[in-house]
Amino acid sequence: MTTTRTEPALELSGVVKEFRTAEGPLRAVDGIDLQVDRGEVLAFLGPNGAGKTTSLDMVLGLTEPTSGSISVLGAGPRQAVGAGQVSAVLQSGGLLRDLTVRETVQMIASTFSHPAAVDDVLRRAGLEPLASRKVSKCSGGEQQRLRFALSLLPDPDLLILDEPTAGMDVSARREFWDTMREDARNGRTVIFATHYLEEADAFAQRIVMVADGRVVADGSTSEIRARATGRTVSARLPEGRTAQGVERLRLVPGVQEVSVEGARVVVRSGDSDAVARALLTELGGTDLEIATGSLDQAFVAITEGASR
Ligand SMILES: Nc1ncnc2c1ncn2[C@@H]1O[C@H](COP(=O)(O)OP(=O)(O)OP(=O)(O)O)[C@@H](O)[C@H]1O
Repeated sequence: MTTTRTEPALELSGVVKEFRTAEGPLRAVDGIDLQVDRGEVLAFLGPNGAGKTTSLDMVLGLTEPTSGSISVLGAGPRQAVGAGQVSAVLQSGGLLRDLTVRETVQMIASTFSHPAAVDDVLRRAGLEPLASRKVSKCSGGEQQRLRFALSLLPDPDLLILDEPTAGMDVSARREFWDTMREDARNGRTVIFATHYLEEADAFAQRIVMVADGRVVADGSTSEIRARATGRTVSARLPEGRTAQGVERLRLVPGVQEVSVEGARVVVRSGDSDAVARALLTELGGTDLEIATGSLDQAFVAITEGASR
């Protein structure tokens, strides 16, 4: 990995991609601006057809934007791929069924001028026990790990992963992300598209949510959660003071909803501090709890909001 240069790992400016279809032009990507710094781990999250794969294909130089520009490590996508600075694990991709896992890695390694060591790559992808197995005998998840191993061969600065853990079971998925975490600590930039919210939550520092070809949210995992749902503040109120408390809480700035659940009053608000203050200092509340919404709720709220 070369990490001496100071350009961002990736920069997209006003990127648009239109496909010609029988029904007329289809805008798969509708003006994406995005800057990703070196060493960032970013999840690209969005519903089916949001434009994730099309965007990543353009970053890899597999297809050209209709308009706008893309810079990868300060160069054009094809140049960066050609120089081995960026590589990818795609959703699917041809593997030769009659070769073994090790032969596959060796064969692709021979196409690079300075490949990483074959044994090292096999170890990092968790493929050592399967090295002599034929590709045709590997499960879908194992083949996906092999694609991941191949993507590590050029020792890229930027790694693009389009649903990298599709088909892997829970433990393979965990091993995969452990390897990726180690790589990111060593300065590799990782951009991955996923449908698994928990993966974005557990692994990415930053989430870019796309819907209908546009970026609809961009921030840290906790910012995205808070943005969509606000926080929920709840507390126990003294007996007989619930109705009065509910009336008062409805007047606190930022409050979206107040409800009563058993002995607790539950408040959804964009300003949890103000609610907590009112509960503790004015209303005699005890046993206070503050929670953020789940990433699932955020995802639904943001993408539905965007398509409205
Ligand atoms: N080659 C193509 N020709 C015409 N339309 C296309 C082409 N490739 C993609 N599309 C359309 O562009 C839109 C975006 O597709 P894309 O594959 O980028 O979405 P995605 O976010 O990756 O979805 P998924 O999560 O299902 O993989 C979709 O409506 C898709 O049907």
